[in-house]
Order: sequence, then C-alpha cells, then structure tokens
Amino acid sequence: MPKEYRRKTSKDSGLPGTGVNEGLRSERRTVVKSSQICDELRQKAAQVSPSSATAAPTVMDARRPVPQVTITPEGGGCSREMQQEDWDDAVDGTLRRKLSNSSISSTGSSVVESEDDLLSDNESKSKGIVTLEHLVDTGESKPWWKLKTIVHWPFSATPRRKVNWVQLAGHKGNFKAADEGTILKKFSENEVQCFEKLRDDALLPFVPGYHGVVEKDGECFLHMTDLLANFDSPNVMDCKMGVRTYLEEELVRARERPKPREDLYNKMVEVDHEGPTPQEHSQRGVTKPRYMQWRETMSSSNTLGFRIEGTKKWDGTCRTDFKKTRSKQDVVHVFQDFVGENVSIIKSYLSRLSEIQQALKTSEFFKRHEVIGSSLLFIHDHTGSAQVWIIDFGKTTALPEGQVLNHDIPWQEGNREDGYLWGLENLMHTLESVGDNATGQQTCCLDTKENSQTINAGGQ
Ligand SMILES: Nc1ncnc2c1ncn2[C@@H]1O[C@H](COP(=O)(O)OP(=O)(O)OP(=O)(O)O)[C@@H](O)[C@H]1O
Ligand SMILES: O=P(O)(O)O[C@@H]1[C@H](O)[C@H](O)[C@@H](OP(=O)(O)O)[C@H](OP(=O)(O)O)[C@H]1O
Repeated sequence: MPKEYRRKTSKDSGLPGTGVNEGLRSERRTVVKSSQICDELRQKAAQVSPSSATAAPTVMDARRPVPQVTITPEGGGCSREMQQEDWDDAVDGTLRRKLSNSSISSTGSSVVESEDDLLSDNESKSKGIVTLEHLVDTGESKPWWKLKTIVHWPFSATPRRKVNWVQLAGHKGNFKAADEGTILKKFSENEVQCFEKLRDDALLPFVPGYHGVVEKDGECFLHMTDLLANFDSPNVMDCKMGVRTYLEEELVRARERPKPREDLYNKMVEVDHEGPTPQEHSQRGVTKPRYMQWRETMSSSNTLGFRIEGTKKWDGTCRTDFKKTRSKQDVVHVFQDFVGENVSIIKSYLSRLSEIQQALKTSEFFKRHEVIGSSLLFIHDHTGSAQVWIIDFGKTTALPEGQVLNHDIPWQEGNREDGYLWGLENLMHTLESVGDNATGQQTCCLDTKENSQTINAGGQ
C-alpha cells in the first residue's frame, strides 16, 4: 500500500476539497479546519466497523490538561531535546518538518512522486528516551486541543509531571503526550481502520487501547493507551515481526518506477560498505524495497522471522544498534541481557506469547490481513510484571475479499504471506533457550514443538 495512503492525515485524506486528485502538494497549503477534519476522518474510518460508531469515545474533552513533550538527551545520546523554537515553529506550521521528517514528508508526497516513498533524509528514526510532560491541571485548564492557539504558553512557569517514555523504533516525531496513561500517534488512516476492526477481534486484549482520533496543533492523531504507564522504570524491547518488512505493492511500484534514495544508500553503507552493488554505489542510491530486503538479510528477519529493533533497560541504557544481529545465538544474547536471566520474567513472557499465538490462530482480523512491519513490544519491571503487546498497524493491509493467509508458509511474490506465525514460534524458541541457559537445564519453559520449517526468502 502506498505510504501516501497509509499515512493519510487531515491534510491529504481525500476529504471533500482535499482529494488526492487535486494534487496533494497544492492541497497541503490549503487551510482547513482540522478539528472538523478529524471528526470526518474518525467517522470515515469508523465505517469499517459497525460497532465502532457507538464505541468511539468523545475525543475532545475540555477537562484534559495541556500536554507537551520534551525529548531529553538520555540513554547514550540517542535522542534529542525539543526546544522552545520547535514550539515557535508550530505557529507557522513548520514544526512537523523539523521534528518529523519521515512520516510527514511521505504523507505530503504526491501520488505521482511517491513511487517508493519520499523519505529522503537519514534522520527518519527516533530512537531513545522521551520524557513526556503532562502539565498539571492548575484549575484553569484550557481545552488541550486549543494548544495551537496558546503555543507561547510560558513553559518554564507551568507545573509539569514528567513521565519517562521511550520510543525504540519508528519515525521521528510520531508520538506526543496526551492525558495521563495515554499517548498520541500520528494519524494513519490504515492504522485507524485496523484499530476499528480490532474492536471486535480476538486480538483486542493484546493491542493497545484505542481511544479514537484527536486533533492537536492542527494535526490528527490516534489516541492510544501508553503501554508503559503501569510500569515502574520499565525494561522495553521492540521486535519487528515477519520475514518481510515491505508491502508487495512497494515492490511492484519500485519495479515499475525505480527511485533510488540517497538516505537509504547512506544508511546501508554506514552498516556495510560492501552492501550496495557497484551500480548503487555509482548512483549513490538504493530503492526502498532493495534497502528493506538488505535489512532483512543482515538481521534475523529472513532467518528467524523477527528482528530486534531496540531495547531500553530500567537504568536508561538504550540500544538500537541491532542491524547486524542475525544469528539465533546473537539474538539469545540480547534477550539474556534484556531479562537479566530472570526465569520468572521469561516464563511470564512465554506465557503471554503463547496466549498471543492462540489468539492469532483464532483471529479473523489476522486471517484477513497481511501484517507487515508490526512489532511485539516486551515490557517488564522490577516488580515482576511482564507483558507483551502487538503494536504498529501502519502497514497492516486487508486482503482482497475471500483471501486468507496462513502466516507460516514461505513468501513468494503474489501470495502475500508475511511469516508472522513462523517468526513468533522462533521467538518463543529463542526465549526458551534463554530460559534454559538461565536454569542450566532444558526444563525452563513451555512445551513447544521444535520448529523445523524454513521460509523461502530467496524470492526476495
Ligand atoms: N502504545 C504504546 N505504548 C508505549 N510505547 C509505544 C506504544 N506504541 C509505540 N510505542 C513505542 O514507539 C515505538 C515506535 O512505535 P511504532 O512502531 O508504532 O511507530 P512507527 O513510527 O509506526 O514505526 P515504523 O516506522 O516502524 O512504522 C515502539 O518501538 C515503542 O517503543
Ligand atoms: O530501520 P531502518 O534501517 O532505519 O529503516 C527504516 C525501517 O525499515 C522502517 O520500518 C521504514 O518505514 P516503513 O516501515 O514505514 O516503511 C523506513 O522507511 P522510510 O525511510 O521510507 O520511512 C526505513 O528507512
């Protein structure tokens, strides 16, 4: 699915007067009333799920305190601090260019240009500790959706409650603070539709709570539960699931209209100078699917059906340097470091993964969707609490009517298989190995059958 569709926002949503046919570039300059657009987007997305019309909560709640976000330079310097000038920029609408060059620039791309996405710089990832600051209600709370009108709020004089938060993967600037226990993720029509469909699905207990579409600073966001909220100094790990991390459509488009990207070339040579072909070296560019395939081959996506994207430990240590973490042994080591050989945590994780596995096998949603780029988010803390959640449905795509997937057979172009279940099984085996190493025996964990299946990644 083209990114300009997946990440449609209020400003390129195909709403009356903002249709893609009119050209998104010129449309982006159109001044639109965003709260009205969010309402329309919410209603439009809600149409996919009959039950959601009543289930959608009121999103414009005047009692909410004004949220803001500060990104602090913690965790090995893999984050940045949001400055006052960032907020000033919001007044003239350039904030999102400075803070979120990735999803937003793709959102703003025109249909004609976006053969394989237009994210053409290498700052597209935000990886690090983010301190979300929820302003304390001083008794004169203002409707938070009006933040754009009070962007010069005297930040230093306002009482705040800091909430440590981490964004381990994904696009820079995609998240903002909301009221306590919740966060905002940049709107994607595709993701909203998935959440709407998931309201009635067996997977519901394993996805973040979804509270509708809201507007802030003139943009629309998904309002969802902050999965870290109930943990005390959590340890967090993001594992991207599947053997394939790009959509078949992206492959087709790149073939029809190849668009080498310099930012992806730079990311590739940074990890492996021998990665690009001589032609790619000479043009200093690689196409998106080519980069994604290379990422899958360098990491464990192809060999295990999942890969580690990032980890953050309770002490603030943050790691995202896993692009070459490929062998099962290497993956086991990362998990060992993450759980500290705590067998009880490992057992909790395995038990939760087993529940997820069962739910996936009965889920109508899962059966009828190609699940690409989705992650399992592992979270545990010193109290012994350990959970796993399914996150990121930005590239999860409905199959044509009547078509279903197995999720554990080899991908060949056209069959749209993603290898999700195969990856999950390997992930469980990996955790079992970690448990076995911790106990020094073979009895740690679940009695899962040996996984002998291989996914044919050669077709990529
Ligand atoms: N509901 C949530 N609660 C807590 N943390 C979350 C939640 N959703 C996402 N995160 C954090 O944000 C990171 C990125 O999330 P996500 O994958 O949804 O973003 P994205 O920008 O869509 O990613 P991608 O670029 O891979 O599509 C995760 O690795 C996790 O650290
Ligand atoms: O992890 P890396 O090496 O930084 O690579 C990025 C990662 O694969 C993201 O999942 C992808 O976004 P999507 O999943 O949304 O396609 C992004 O594409 P992009 O640069 O086009 O945003 C890649 O650059």
